[in-house]
Amino acid sequence: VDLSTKVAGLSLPNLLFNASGVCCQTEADLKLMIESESGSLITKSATYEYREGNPSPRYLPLPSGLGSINSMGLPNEGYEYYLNFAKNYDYSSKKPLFISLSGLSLADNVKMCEAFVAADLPCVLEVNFSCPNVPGKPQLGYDMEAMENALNVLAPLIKKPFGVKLPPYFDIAHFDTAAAIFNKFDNLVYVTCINSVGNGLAIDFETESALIKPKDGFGGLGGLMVLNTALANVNAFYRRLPTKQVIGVGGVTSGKEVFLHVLAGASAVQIGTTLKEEGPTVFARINKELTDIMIAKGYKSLDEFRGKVKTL
Ligand SMILES: O=C(O)c1[nH]c(=O)[nH]c(=O)c1I
Repeated sequence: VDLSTKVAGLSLPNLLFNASGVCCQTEADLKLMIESESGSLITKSATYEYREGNPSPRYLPLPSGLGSINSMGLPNEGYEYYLNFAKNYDYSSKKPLFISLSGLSLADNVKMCEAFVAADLPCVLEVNFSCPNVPGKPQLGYDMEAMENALNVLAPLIKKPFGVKLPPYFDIAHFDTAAAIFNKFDNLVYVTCINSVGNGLAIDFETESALIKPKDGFGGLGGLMVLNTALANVNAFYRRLPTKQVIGVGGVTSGKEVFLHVLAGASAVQIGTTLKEEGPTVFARINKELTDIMIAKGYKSLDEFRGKVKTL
């Protein structure tokens, strides 16, 4: 069976890659991604300057085994590190490169985009509208007017095809409003749904304490528990953005959830919590599981069932 796919005009040998933030902050992390069986890789969201991020413990798998909580606080090497990585990347390799940018201000996003546009590299830019864990900074993804204003500035500046990373939405009116904004920008060619479900709280029963240190224990939720919210966001935007693509992320622990993401409309699928817990061998495992599922169901390619979720 054929697991290959195309996103933003680039060919991926298979549809799986890392969720931004996991296994992608340093060159050592990114090398592991390059050597893995992933079909692509995306860098940790970059800010203009280097950031240490929030105090630890700031990421933990949940005792329930159903997911994870994180309040990393945008730790990253600073955008020039990732620009340099992108300049040295081997674009003749099978794996396309995605670059995530998450400026602390529109001005910072403009400066970072200008630098990448000037470098004129084959990598695809993804603007993260949904970084949830920088204290005092409301995430853009929930401010529709600010999101449109940012796109009015960034889309013309980037010129080439680019994507945005979105928080989960939970109200049909928000899907409608957000999609209407995205449909105004032709070179916004994909959306990545979902970022973590913001500001959950994990409390330890024995110690009666929050699990993570930052923000009184409040942090973004990931893993199996967010699967159904992720599938809804993938399908909501798949239905509302007919000329664009959706990258699905959220709740992938096996080939089964990847299959569901593609049924919901995903062109590619990212793995976060399960990659963090299992390591990059997860891509070989899940590619095999998806292959077995497609054989069992009689599908030869992803196109045969992408977006074909039935309704009753
Ligand atoms: O806290 C983080 O660094 C972080 N954590 C997330 O769960 N999503 C994000 O987009 C980011 I920028």
